[in-house]
Amino acid sequence: MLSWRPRRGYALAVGLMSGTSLDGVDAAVVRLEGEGLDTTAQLMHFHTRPYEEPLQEALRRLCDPAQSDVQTICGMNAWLGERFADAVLEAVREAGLTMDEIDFVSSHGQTIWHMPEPPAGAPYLAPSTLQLGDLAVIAARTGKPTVGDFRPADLAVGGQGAPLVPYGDLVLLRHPERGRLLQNIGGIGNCTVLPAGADPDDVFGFDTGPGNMVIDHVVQRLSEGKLRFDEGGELAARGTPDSRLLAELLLHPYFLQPPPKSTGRELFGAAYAESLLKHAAELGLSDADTIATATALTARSIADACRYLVMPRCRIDEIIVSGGGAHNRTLLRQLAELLPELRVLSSGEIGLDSDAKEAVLFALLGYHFLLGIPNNLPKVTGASRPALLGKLALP
Ligand SMILES: Nc1ncnc2c1ncn2[C@@H]1O[C@H](COP(=O)(O)OP(=O)(O)OP(=O)(O)O)[C@@H](O)[C@H]1O
Ligand SMILES: CC(=O)N[C@H]1[C@@H]2OC[C@@H](O2)[C@@H](O)[C@@H]1O[C@H](C)C(=O)O
Repeated sequence: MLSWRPRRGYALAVGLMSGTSLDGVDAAVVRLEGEGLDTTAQLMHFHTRPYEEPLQEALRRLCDPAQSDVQTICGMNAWLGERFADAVLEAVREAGLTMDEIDFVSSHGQTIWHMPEPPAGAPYLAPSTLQLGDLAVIAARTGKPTVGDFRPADLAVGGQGAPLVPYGDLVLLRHPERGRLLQNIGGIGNCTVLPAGADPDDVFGFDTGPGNMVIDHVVQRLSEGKLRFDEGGELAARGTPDSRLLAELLLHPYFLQPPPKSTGRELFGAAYAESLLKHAAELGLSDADTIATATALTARSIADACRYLVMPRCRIDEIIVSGGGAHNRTLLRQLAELLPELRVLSSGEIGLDSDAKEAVLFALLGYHFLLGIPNNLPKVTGASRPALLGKLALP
């Protein structure tokens, strides 16, 4: 249907990522060139626009069915579009470019609900997912074609609608000789498995469970709102994970469920973190031990997924960490201890900045959408066929 081609042989795009940790919107100015598996993406500038605390709180309420309402969902959808457009304009200015030089914007949107499997027996519900940040608003404010809303097309052909990043990982980060496990640790943890010399049929991936979501909640509650997260993992480093609580937390059925699978705040949000806090209090754990246990939960769930769901299927030589969790030194130390046979690297060490990675990959998803190249991986999401993920708004 679309006959778009980059006007100069390459395209300049702004990729936007606003993830499940609800900490802000990331904007990557990216130069894209080539097609299919030969596409290259070069990061030119990375900009983060943090969400202020009242906005974070409003978004947390929006993600909670007990506190959310349709008026707020409707209004915030357009309002977030304005905020995302501001992030685009700021990123392009900081990059020393003008908007005339930019070809398109590609936005993930703010997930407020993700329901690949609606509750059994509930009437009128279909597999679905909802990302806010109106594409028409972004297109109008930036004056650029704007691609987004990637997930529904995968759900519509029977997929989970997540994770989508493995597609970009395959294009940009496959290695001819080394088996790679790419582990993003954002609000949720998600992994991509790239066997050595991977082609699309070999790649798989899934959400491993909580990334920083539970740690953040525990830190915020124990600090009575003074801290947003455990900077560098320093608080966790002062404590010792409690093996009884950890064993109990790991009983959650999600962890050993076979892929394809995806999750979010619906399973590992406030209710889950509050039950962790309650059990920690019953066991008389110190704040430091409680935070160390929440951190160990993320490390163990990632390491167990690697050992029991990935390694039996594929040789892995290195694990490459990205997302905000890559800054948590305690988490990385625990992970390295749990997987001593693997090299643990950060995404930056293989050439794609850890913090910018997802925004770059969403620019790539938008680029392939515009080129008409199916940009889902059925083996990852469980979709019945390749599909063209994305919707387009024109200015
Ligand atoms: N310096 C740091 N030390 C420790 N943790 C950090 C640091 N910086 C960021 N983080 C953690 O990373 C989180 C943000 O990660 P990121 O931006 O990758 O998530 P996201 O993109 O919103 O989530 P997702 O990828 O699940 O959609 C913060 O909430 C915090 O917990
Ligand atoms: C529905 C949704 O927004 N899912 C996110 C979330 O954050 C991490 C993990 O859960 C992953 O499934 C996904 O994001 C990344 C970008 C993805 O689709 O690959």
